[in-house]
Amino acid sequence: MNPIASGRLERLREFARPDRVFDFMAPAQSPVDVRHGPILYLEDVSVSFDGFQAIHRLNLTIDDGELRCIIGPNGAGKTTMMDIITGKTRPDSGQVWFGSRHNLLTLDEPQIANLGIGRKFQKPTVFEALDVTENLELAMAGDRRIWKTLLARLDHEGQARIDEVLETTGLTAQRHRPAGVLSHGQKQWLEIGMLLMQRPRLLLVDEPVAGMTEPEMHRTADLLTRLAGQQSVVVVEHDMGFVRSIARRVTVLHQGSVLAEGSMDEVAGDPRVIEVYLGGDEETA
Ligand SMILES: Nc1ncnc2c1ncn2[C@@H]1O[C@H](COP(=O)(O)OP(=O)(O)OP(=O)(O)O)[C@@H](O)[C@H]1O
Repeated sequence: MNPIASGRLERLREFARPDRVFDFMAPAQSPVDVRHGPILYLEDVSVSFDGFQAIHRLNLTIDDGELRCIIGPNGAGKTTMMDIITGKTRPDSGQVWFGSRHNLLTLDEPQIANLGIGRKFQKPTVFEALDVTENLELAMAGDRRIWKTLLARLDHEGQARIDEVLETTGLTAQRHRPAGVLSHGQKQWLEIGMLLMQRPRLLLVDEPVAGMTEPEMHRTADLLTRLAGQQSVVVVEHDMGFVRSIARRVTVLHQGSVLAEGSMDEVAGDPRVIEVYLGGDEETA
């Protein structure tokens, strides 16, 4: 083996130790049944932490292929809601369904990820020492025993998927660069690309444009709007300019419940939303 290939193999082995667990690694299946309703359905969900009710009788419905923005003041329950959907937090009461077949409250985090719910946290968690393509290889769907996945020769389909995701995320020119030298925006797109490798049905994206430059924000808006349709996308974001640029339907959370829902113009003009969140200047909310 030539020295470059051997070095690459070593680095992959290092990241592919069987004892390491990656929450993004679960392969997606798509048995979710949306023929008779939404892809995500939360009904009357409540959860308290030490007597403090973080989520209070929350109802939320996301349609298949929809792009939904969730906004709301600090402490409104946005993160807790994502935690409930992904199985990190168990609600005290209520129902959470993925399509009409999967009761998410009966499943643990890996099982929920397996069904095709991908979550992108605010801070990028790419593997900086690996190049862009290697990061995507790591996230490749199909085999949960990642070290085996990594060491196996990429089949034609896998290679085509990597090319497709590089194209989608605008990272084709960066494919051989170490992730550590990418800009903040490029790292965020790479992490979204890593989720896409699993062909998720639902993407939960937490504050995607925090810390981004204006041009990076535009590209992120373009990326997320393109992803919707092929998968459902739920975006939690505080930057109202960004939300306005991508939003079709916006849900406003307040004190763990839905305060308002509708188009950006509808919620931005709602006096209750203005009072608790947007204030006089929505751009600085
Ligand atoms: N594990 C926990 N234990 C105790 N309280 C918690 C826990 N998780 C969340 N909370 C509380 O629940 C409330 C909702 O928090 P959450 O993080 O979901 O809000 P958020 O809308 O995501 O806020 P932000 O916009 O600041 O991220 C907050 O008051 C928070 O302090």
